[in-house]
Amino acid sequence: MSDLRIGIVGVGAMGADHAERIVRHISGARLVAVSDPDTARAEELATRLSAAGPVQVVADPLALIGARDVDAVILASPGFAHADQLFACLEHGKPVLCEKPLTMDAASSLQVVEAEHKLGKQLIQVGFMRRFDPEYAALKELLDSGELGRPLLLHNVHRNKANGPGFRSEMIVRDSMVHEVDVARWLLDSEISTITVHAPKPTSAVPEGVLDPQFAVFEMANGSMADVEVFVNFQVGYEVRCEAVAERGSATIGLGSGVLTRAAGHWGGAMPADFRIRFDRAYDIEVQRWVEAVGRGEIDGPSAWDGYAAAAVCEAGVASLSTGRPVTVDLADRQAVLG
Ligand SMILES: NC(=O)C1=CN([C@@H]2O[C@H](COP(=O)(O)OP(=O)(O)OC[C@H]3O[C@@H](n4cnc5c(N)ncnc54)[C@H](O)[C@@H]3O)[C@@H](O)[C@H]2O)C=CC1
Ligand SMILES: O=C1[C@@H](O)[C@H](O)[C@@H](O)[C@H](O)[C@H]1O
Repeated sequence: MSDLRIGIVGVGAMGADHAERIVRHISGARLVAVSDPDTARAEELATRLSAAGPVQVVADPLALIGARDVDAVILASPGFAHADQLFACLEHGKPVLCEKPLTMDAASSLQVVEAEHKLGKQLIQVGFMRRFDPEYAALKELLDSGELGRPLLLHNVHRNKANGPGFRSEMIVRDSMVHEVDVARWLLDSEISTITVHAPKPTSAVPEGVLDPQFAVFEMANGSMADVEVFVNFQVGYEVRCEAVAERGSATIGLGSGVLTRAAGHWGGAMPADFRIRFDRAYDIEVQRWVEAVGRGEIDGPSAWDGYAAAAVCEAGVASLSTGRPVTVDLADRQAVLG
């Protein structure tokens, strides 16, 4: 079978990372085109990666999506650009791996779900890469095996070293906490019915008005619960942990099992600087499995519905952030939307 010809829209941090991944680690796929309003950035990347085969720079993202020699698309543009670009992928029948968030709000995410459903074919996979991380996947397998009994609680920690001053309080919910929203729905196998987002007195590392860290509680429709601390200016490094508590035991991932050193008066391991290091393997597995699924005319991971459900929870989370009170998630009836 011939290689899947991939075009990437948006080649900032994640888009460039995916481009390198396709060229260096993914089999059965070729990078053929990139598009970014920052054309110098796109040109530089295309030139750097063209040793493996020509990479075209297409100025207009919608032209890349419609191009006849692009079989499938990775959207790594900012979230605000996703809706229009997703509709273009659906219009051209192009399979798309869309970085999270699906779109910026629940209403437009639901429109995307409905438009895809009308086509009668799943073309959209959402980039919730933690589902592909070997540690998260092992935790999911353990919980699903029933060995620990029914899962009751999840405790999550999500810390970033630093984010720019423009990373506002609601972005902490929509861009960062959205990962735990997906993890909780996936591991606990239930929708989130209510979310409460609390914020302590913020760290002095953020500008006035930014609420960082945040602490959220999710009440799941099946009666289980999850909590998460999200702290995006932790200063120290990147740290993601998850502990599941079930009726007959608990299981924890994210403790960092790399090399432990003793040197210069310290004992311990290294902390990754960011998600590209911590979840490197997860992104590789995510993209490889997506490429293979596209070859079969399928998706193999979080769907447009998962992206929509996460957007609905985040919308309620942003509303809760201003009062610290629980907010019920306004989620469409899945059966009514998808039949
Ligand atoms: N799965 C994960 O762990 C992560 C996912 N992301 C997601 O990836 C996406 C991109 O984020 P980053 O790479 O961190 O951002 P970035 O700011 O580093 O890069 C975004 C790129 O998109 C370009 N761009 C701006 N408007 C555009 C448009 N209308 N069409 C096409 N390109 C456009 C910018 O010029 C820039 O090169 C976002 O959806 C973000 O939430 C980001 C970081 C980690
Ligand atoms: O998706 C991501 C970023 O957009 C977000 O800003 C970070 O907080 C997350 O850790 C990372 O995985």
